[in-house]
Amino acid sequence: MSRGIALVRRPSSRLAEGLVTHIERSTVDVDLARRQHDAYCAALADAGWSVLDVVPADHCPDSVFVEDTVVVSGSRAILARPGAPQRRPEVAGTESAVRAVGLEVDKITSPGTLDGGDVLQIGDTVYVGQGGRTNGSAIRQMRGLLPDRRVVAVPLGRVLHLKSAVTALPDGTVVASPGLVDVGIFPAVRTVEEGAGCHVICLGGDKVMISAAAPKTTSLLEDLGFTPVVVDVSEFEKLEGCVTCLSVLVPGVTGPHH
Ligand SMILES: NC(=O)NCCC[C@H](N)C(=O)O
Repeated sequence: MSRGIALVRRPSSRLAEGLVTHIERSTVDVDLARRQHDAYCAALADAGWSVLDVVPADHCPDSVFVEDTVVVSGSRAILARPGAPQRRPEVAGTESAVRAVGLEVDKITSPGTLDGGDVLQIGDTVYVGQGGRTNGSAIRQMRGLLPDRRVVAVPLGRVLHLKSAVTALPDGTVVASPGLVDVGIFPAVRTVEEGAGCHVICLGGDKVMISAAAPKTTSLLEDLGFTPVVVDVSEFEKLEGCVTCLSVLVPGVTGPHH
């Protein structure tokens, strides 16, 4: 029985031209990135997710970071309006995919800008990072689109997205990098030292996906009684990506498969 659909998008051949903001650019091995992406998709499938490809956008170097193009909440898909104008063409392909799986579609509109990487959902609270990519207008629009949820804005420090600095574990606590965001906003914080240690995906049950670049946090997860699913995403981390940005999970929905 599938847990639901995991939307993914194959890396562009132009991946190495992807945006970098808070880190230095380094050489990206696109072939290795493709192999890492295949292994990432296999890990999602092994955890019970039906992996569905969003139509590739080879002309968009950052299109593999599909999380930024949409926010899924229940049966709703809120299409993003990426803060980086050069990423806006990525959204059309995601719109086709979320319509194909039967979600109701809404859109963030100008002057609002929002990247999905800035949206962390924990229970009935939606935390939205406000910073380089997401602005107050989009946060206001999110409140209007999700009237039954508590939408909490989180001003960001020198970090690309909210979920570059904090993500949630299955027990509702968060793993967070204290220097990058005001962790006091979150109710139950576990601070971690490793940069990649604050990016996790709850895959269902006690399975938690984490980067191979966070071995200390991986053993912390084991101590907390979770089952780490470790993936190497080094080539994506070179472009300020992380495990969360390479997929969008749509729980409870079945549809065309990988
Ligand atoms: N949700 C995410 O963490 N997205 C990573 C986006 C990285 C991409 N190079 C960008 O700067 O937009």
